[in-house]
Amino acid sequence: MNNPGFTVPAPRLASCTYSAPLPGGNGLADLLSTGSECAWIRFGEGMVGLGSAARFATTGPGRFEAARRWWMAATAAESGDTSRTSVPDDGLPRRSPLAFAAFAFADDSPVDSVLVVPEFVVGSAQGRSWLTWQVDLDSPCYAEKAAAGWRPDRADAERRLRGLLAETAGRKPDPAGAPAGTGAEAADGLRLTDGVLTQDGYRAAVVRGVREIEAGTLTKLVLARDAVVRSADPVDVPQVLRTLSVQYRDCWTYAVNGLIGSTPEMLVKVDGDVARARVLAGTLDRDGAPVGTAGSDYARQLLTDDPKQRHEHRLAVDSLTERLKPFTTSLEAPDEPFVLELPNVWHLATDVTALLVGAEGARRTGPGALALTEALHPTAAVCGTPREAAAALINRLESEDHGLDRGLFAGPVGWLDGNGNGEFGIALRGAVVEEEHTVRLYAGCGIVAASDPEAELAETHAKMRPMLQALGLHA
Ligand SMILES: C=C(O[C@H]1C=CC=C(C(=O)O)[C@@H]1O)C(=O)O
Repeated sequence: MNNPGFTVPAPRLASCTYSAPLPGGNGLADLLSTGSECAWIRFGEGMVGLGSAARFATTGPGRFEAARRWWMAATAAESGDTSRTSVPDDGLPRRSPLAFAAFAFADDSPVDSVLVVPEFVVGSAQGRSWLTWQVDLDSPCYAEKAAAGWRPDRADAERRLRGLLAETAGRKPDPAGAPAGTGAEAADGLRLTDGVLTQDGYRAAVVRGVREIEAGTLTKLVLARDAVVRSADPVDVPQVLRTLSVQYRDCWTYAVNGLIGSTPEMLVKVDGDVARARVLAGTLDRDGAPVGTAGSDYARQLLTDDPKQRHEHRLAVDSLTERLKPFTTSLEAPDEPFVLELPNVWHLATDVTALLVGAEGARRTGPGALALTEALHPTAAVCGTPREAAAALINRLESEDHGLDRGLFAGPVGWLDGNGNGEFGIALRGAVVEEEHTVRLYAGCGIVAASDPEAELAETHAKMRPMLQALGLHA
């Protein structure tokens, strides 16, 4: 769907936010019940979106701009109406209205990039929790009332939430029919196969990538492959997300429109006048590695002290900082990366912090989260250096040779509010729920001149492990 001028009019969003305990009294991840929810969870905090108030889909090179324009139009009513208490005044984060979003990796992908505006956003941060109710004032349910001056309020929100929770409780998958998620029985009903870019195809693509690098066409290239899990029972998406959010607490567990996963990499987070990123590149499998201090020494030796890994990492950091810099008044990126320890792998990591131009005062005049996301995507952590040559070679080696379209994999995924704040991770360590019984996983690796095809293939296995294990496979 191409939607540059959005022929369907944008909604007229209005919202109300209030402090409230999490419905059900448990953690955020326990709100995931039907698999159609949106989620963004880290260290048990974040947001879950329930129901749908509005949705925008688009494709093509103008997808970020089209989404930005739609979002500005959708939130204009709310931002123009400052008299109401739509923005909470009791110290809660200013996050309404709010949309979850996922963007395709490639400009020419036929897969829809989407903004999803949930009807309810349940949020939790720093020990506090809140609820936001979002409605389209022009929708048939509310148009007449809205014309007479009605706006969403807490009493109506609570009534509507009770109704929505009762509806979704009726649609919850039958726990007796759902895969257990662990143990041999669970694995019995699951089958893992190569995707369209097979493991042999991946080795061959890496060989060709290295050849191009040696010929001097480019310095770094990220090549990905896919794999498919088919399950006898419907895939229990909420259970997969709950498992990921518990096991990969330091990662951002995401769910938007069937794209699910837990990414360790933050493309950009905008909070007021501060932008932050976590750049990763350089990976070491923890499977079979020594534990404890011996493991840290091993990671230091094979990551921090390895010129191949450092080179790969430096290119990724530079690709982000060079593009972020024009939007900032100051930018800090340490010269020395740190080792990020995840349950499946170690990564070389660099945290970047920057002060944004034009963000002072009540309303932002500089770039918001979506504009920065467009400027930064794709970094060399998922594309390569130089960016254009790498994108062209990815297209040749993955798409033309094997028919692999990355779709939403390695694209930006996260959320944005009506004030230009937001968080966009890179959709890694994830999968797309293609239908009830089928999930397609993706993983890629940075290829440089010193890359070995067998080692890169093994690295894709390590990167798929979190999702495979969350699905109940012994990986
Ligand atoms: C492309 C992926 O990882 C990127 C992020 C961290 C480390 C990477 C690496 O060491 O190759 C990749 O650049 C993936 O997980 O599919």
